[in-house]
Order: sequence, then structure tokens, then C-alpha cells
Amino acid sequence: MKDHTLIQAILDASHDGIIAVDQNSTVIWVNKNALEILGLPPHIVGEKITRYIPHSDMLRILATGKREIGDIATVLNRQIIINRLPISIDGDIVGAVSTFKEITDIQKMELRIRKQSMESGLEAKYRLEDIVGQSSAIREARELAETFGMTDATVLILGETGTGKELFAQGMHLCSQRATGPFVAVNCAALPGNLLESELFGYEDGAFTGARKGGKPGLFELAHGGTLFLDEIGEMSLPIQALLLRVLQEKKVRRIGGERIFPVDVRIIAATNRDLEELIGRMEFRSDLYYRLNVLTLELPALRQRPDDIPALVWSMIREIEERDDRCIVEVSEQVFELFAKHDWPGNVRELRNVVERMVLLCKGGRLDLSDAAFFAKKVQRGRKVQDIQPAIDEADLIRRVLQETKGNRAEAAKILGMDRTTLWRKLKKYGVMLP
Ligand SMILES: Nc1ncnc2c1ncn2[C@@H]1O[C@H](COP(=O)(O)OP(=O)(O)OP(=O)(O)O)[C@@H](O)[C@H]1O
Repeated sequence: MKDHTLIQAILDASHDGIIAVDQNSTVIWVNKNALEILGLPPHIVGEKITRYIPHSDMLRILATGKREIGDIATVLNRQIIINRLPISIDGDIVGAVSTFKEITDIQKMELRIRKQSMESGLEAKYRLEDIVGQSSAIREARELAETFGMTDATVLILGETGTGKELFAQGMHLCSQRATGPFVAVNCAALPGNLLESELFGYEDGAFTGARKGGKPGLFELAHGGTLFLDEIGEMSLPIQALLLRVLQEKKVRRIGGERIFPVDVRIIAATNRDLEELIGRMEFRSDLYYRLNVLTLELPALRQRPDDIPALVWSMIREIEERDDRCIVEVSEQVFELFAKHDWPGNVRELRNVVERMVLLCKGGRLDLSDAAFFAKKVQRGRKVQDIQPAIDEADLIRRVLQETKGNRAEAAKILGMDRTTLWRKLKKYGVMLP
């Protein structure tokens, strides 16, 4: 009797519903969760299961002796996932046990695991209201983003580097029905082809040499129930584009080297600073993928198209730096803003942020002056010269010379030229620059 009470207490402690029958299909054990999920009365122990569940699948287990894992059924309007197993003693089937739980519980658990398994980057921080600027261009973009955000459609964000594409993607996620789900961002240009593939789709244990033990979920799986932001989609290789297209069509992923198929419910927001139609013309981007991604398009203005926003941006950046570094800036001289107005900001808001950060660092008192911007003033002049006097062909020449100096090291060349590596790579292709 004591054992019986103990076993019953153990069964009742389980989060799963558990019900067991003997070989005559008489219920021998049942726990509280099973009664609750199946809506059964407590006195079913000792009764035939068919009295309560006429076509119980347990009969089949008793007959075949075969386990059935992961069956999905609807009971009392709730979806449950069920495992049924034979109970055998010394090779004889003496009964069957069924364990089950509600799918929503599993989904909640899954989301928690998915969230925990990425230390950072699974949550969106920026709301559309946090995006600074009152120019009509940025206001329109914010309004459009809000409208798009509330739909569940795929969005393609177009804009130069540093215009806030990721910020807008986060903002759209946070005003969507998926706001409480994960937001996962991946930069398609940052990873070489095969790495991007395993990041996006995950892999099973032993899929390739060096594969992590136990396998790894892909970003599609991690973004389940939320939004996947694919930045720099124009840099994605054709084979991965084909895989992506398939996931978008089938809404399922299969890990590399795996058999299992994972259903995924993910909203895609893609972004690029490239002309995808031009890439299609050059057979570098699949037109079918383009049409699938380009359902709603959000074009972000370059900073030079909205110079009136510069002061507000500068002040919001200063406030952020002050909070982080315990600094206090009370004034920014007019000349600084005049200088900023002259620059054409190829790196957009990101470039502005870098300049402001550096100026605050150099600044001695509480006032940002032209003297703190000496490093930048030179750049403005240099930038003007290259842009105004020398047309694009000289840029090719400049790139060639810098690459010669860096002995072909593109990362270093990009740094010297003040552009990111993707921009440099694109320009190399555009000008047909051969590497030394
Ligand atoms: N309107 C804005 N208000 C405040 N900060 C902004 C704004 N736009 C961009 N930023 C800041 O500029 C930086 C670049 O933004 P983000 O990464 O979203 O740009 P991006 O267009 O995705 O760039 P890339 O194409 O290079 O990936 C970030 O530090 C972001 O916080």
C-alpha cells in the first residue's frame, strides 16, 4: 500500500499525462495530468479503458507490441502529442503505457530552450518609436514600417549601409503579432557559403568533420514563432538561395546530415544595399526568390537625403554615450553641425555614430568643438576631392593602389578606404579589379 501511494505520488508529479493498462486493457495506473488532459473521472482505475475511450490506441499496442512515438491527436479541442509503449517483462507484453502532453506546453518549452540556447541576439531591442528623426523621409519610412509590421508578410528593406535596416527590422518585429517571439538576425555576407548553410539550417551530430556533438539547431529553428532577419541577402550564394527558397515554400527545414523535418513558422525580413534586379540580370540572384522576398518593400533614405535629422541623431547618440561612459556634454558648437552638413556620409548613421563617439572621447570639457573633429574635417575634404573631381574610374585606381600597398589584404584595404568589406568586394567586382 505504501509503495502504491509512493508510485501514485511520483506519477502525479510528472508534467506529462500517464495512463497504463494491463494485457486485458484494464486501466492499472493513471495520473492527475492524464485525467485533466483527457477529461476523465478519477475512478477509472480497474475499469476497461474502452469504456471511456472506445477506440483506444492502446489496444493496438497490446496487439502489436510496437511502440508509437510522437503521434498527434486532438482531445477536447486541444492538440496533444502522445507516446505509446508496450510494457514487457521478461519478453512478454504485460500491458501498455501512454504518456502525452499538450502541444502548447511543448511549444512554450521549445521557445524557452531556443531563447536560452542563444546568449544574445534573440530579442529585438529597438521599437519604431526609438528610431530618431523627424524629416519627412524618415517619418514616412516609420509609418510604412508600422503598417508592414502589423502584417505577417515578407518585407524587403532597401537602403545603403548604416541607414538603420536592422533597426527597422527590429521595430517591425516588435509591432507585429510575433513581438513576444524571437528575433534572430544573420548577416549573409559575414559567413562563407557552407558556414552560412549550417548556421541557417543547423546540422545533426556527425554531419561533417568538426560538427558539434549532439548537432546544432539552425537559425530557422531558433526563429520559430518569430522573425528571421536576413541582412545583406544580395551576398547569398546561389546554392543557398535555392535552399532558402525551398524553406520559404515548404515551411520546413531539414538539418544538414539529418532525416528529421522540423516545421518552422518564421516571418522573413530581408535587407540589402544592392540592386537585386541588376544581380538577377547577371544571374547572381534567383528571380523566383526575389519575387518571394519582395512582397513589401521598405526603402530607407540615406543620411545625406535627410540632413535635418543630424542634430537630433547627434544628441541622441551623445545621451547614449553619456549614460554608458558617465560623461556630460552640454553643448555642441554650430561649426560642428556645419561641418557635418557638408559631408555626404557614405556610411550613413553608423558613420555618424563613429564620428560622434570619437569626438566625445577626444573632448576635454563639456562642449564638442571643431577642434575635437580635426580627424573628421580632413576626411570630409578628402572625400570631397575623390567624389567631386575624380569620377568612379579613379576610385578603381585608388582601390588598386591601396590593395597593392596592403599586398592584397582586403580587410586592411577596406579599413584604409573607410568602407566595409562587402562594399570593397562589390567595388572590386564592379571595376573588375584583379587582385595582386
Ligand atoms: N534613425 C536612427 N536612429 C538612431 N540610430 C540609428 C538610426 N539609424 C541607424 N542608427 C544606428 O546606426 C547603426 C547602423 O544601423 P543598422 O545596423 O540598423 O544599419 P544597417 O542599414 O542594417 O547597416 P548594414 O547594411 O551595414 O548592415 C546602429 O548603431 C544604429 O543604432
